[in-house]
Amino acid sequence: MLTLYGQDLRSRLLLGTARYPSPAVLEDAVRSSGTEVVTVSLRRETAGGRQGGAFFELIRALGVHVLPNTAGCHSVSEAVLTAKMAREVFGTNWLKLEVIGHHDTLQPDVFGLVEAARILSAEGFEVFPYTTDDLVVAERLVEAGCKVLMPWCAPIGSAMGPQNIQALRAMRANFPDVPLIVDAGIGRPSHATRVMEFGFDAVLLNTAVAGAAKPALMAAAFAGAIDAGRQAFEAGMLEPRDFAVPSTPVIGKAVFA
Ligand SMILES: CC(=O)[C@@H](O)[C@H](O)COP(=O)(O)O
Repeated sequence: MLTLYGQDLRSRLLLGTARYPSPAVLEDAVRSSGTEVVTVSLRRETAGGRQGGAFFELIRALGVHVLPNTAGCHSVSEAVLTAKMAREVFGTNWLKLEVIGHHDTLQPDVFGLVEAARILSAEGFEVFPYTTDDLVVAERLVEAGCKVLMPWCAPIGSAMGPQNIQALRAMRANFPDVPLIVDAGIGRPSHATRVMEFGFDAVLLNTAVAGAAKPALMAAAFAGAIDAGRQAFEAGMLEPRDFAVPSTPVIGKAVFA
């Protein structure tokens, strides 16, 4: 069971709602993913070009938790204002906080992120910060009030998969009690399995499902991959060895040559 800000969840997949070809495709993907949390941008163009009321009605009708996000915000003031609007619209204190710092890579502005996280946490928001894999920034975010961390594994929408395994492992080791969700850059189910295998608590993804030829099928594939990675982590995996270990015992062998 995954617990985020006191909310118990069975699914460890959080799904984005942008870039789907139509609202119907989005709905199918959400249902087949088994997700219990979808993230929604107030600013980004939404499925099939539907914006505002109609789109938000569709999201509410899905019956899942809504995690509003500040995608597209490039400053602290813009992110804080968008967060407050999101709370009005969705009636939740949850917030996926994005403060974008770099136009090409969409890398977070970690300085603005920490500042915005501090302001919003003090105002009662439960902040899910989209951050890098930097340990010091992560520490500052926790000090600012964040009880969940969401490091990228590659740039948003790149589908490159984990680029710095050691940094992600270091985050897990340094924050054993903070739920860690990989957010952004996952391209394939195997990428999701990999990060789950080394102990991440969940994965948030959008582009890999929304951009697939069959989004609902891909959503189901990701759900299975995330479960497999989690089960493997809980089962306790062998460390790779650079020598052979016979799987058949030699005791009882007739001839020892
Ligand atoms: C919807 C959303 O929040 C995404 O921008 C998120 O960061 C996931 O990134 P990918 O689209 O790379 O999965």
